[in-house]
Amino acid sequence: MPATYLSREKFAVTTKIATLGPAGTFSELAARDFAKRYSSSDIVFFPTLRRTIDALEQGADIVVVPIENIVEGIVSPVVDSFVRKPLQIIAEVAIPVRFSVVMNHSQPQRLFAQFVAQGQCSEWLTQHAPDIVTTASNTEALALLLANNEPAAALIPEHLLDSGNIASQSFAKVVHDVTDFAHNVTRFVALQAAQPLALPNHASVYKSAVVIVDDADHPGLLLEHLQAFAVHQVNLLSLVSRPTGQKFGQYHFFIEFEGHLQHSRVQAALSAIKLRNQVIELGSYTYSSSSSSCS
Ligand SMILES: O=C(O)C(=O)C[C@]1(C(=O)O)C=C[C@@H](O)C=C1
Repeated sequence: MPATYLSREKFAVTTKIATLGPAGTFSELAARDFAKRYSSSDIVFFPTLRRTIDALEQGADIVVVPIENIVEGIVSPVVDSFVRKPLQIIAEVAIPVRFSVVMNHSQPQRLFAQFVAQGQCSEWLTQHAPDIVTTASNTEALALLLANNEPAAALIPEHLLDSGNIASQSFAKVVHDVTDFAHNVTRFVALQAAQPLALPNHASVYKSAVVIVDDADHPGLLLEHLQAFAVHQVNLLSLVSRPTGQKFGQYHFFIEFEGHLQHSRVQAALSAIKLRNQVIELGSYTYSSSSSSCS
């Protein structure tokens, strides 16, 4: 009997990528950038960061979420999820972030703005904004304005106006580029459910991330852990403390550093830390120092 060959398409697996919506968010830009790695991918939108991350338990293969803004710092719902559930960071991408304000009336009574975006446009908002209504995403801010009959405004991604997605002339007034800093940029990570780590490729430069869990508080805890990285020549890239929510004075430490979790120097540093506290290993992924800044 002659062999039958199935067409390539039959084997094409579609990667389901979840991100913060509705469509048009900076998260969507990051997800599209990440999707280029796959021959076939679907982007699905979720209304909040927490529900986006929970999508990994509802059929999503990967989620793409913001982790740090260059001005506002860490995006806490994302970092806190690393303690809540077993996750693995597999990639990061930095996206330039610029905002405009659109109004349906020259004297708006309220302005819709996403919670992280507010801090990135604080100068303009302090001087000009009426009452601020906080939204879960930037495109939700626009959707609320479009559905509103009263005089209102929304802080929205500049690229929505640039791309012709919505016409500037459909608004009574547009104030372009209200971002505090010209070099504003947000770092996004791609996450999957935790699984065994791929071996490092010797030609690549890696960074890794861990959370040190505050499960055995003692004098000198942070000093000892920092010393372990120093002694084993592991270069730290960021360190953020997040409250455990149990009592004042208890913090988990989210730490990023250069190197792969399989590198011997990294393993030696983490072994020393694990003698005292639990360490959640979040993964190792390729990195170029330029990807962390807006060059
Ligand atoms: O609402 C969006 O457009 C998002 O993608 C979310 C988000 C964030 O939460 O950090 C992403 C980039 C900017 O820093 C502002 C908002």
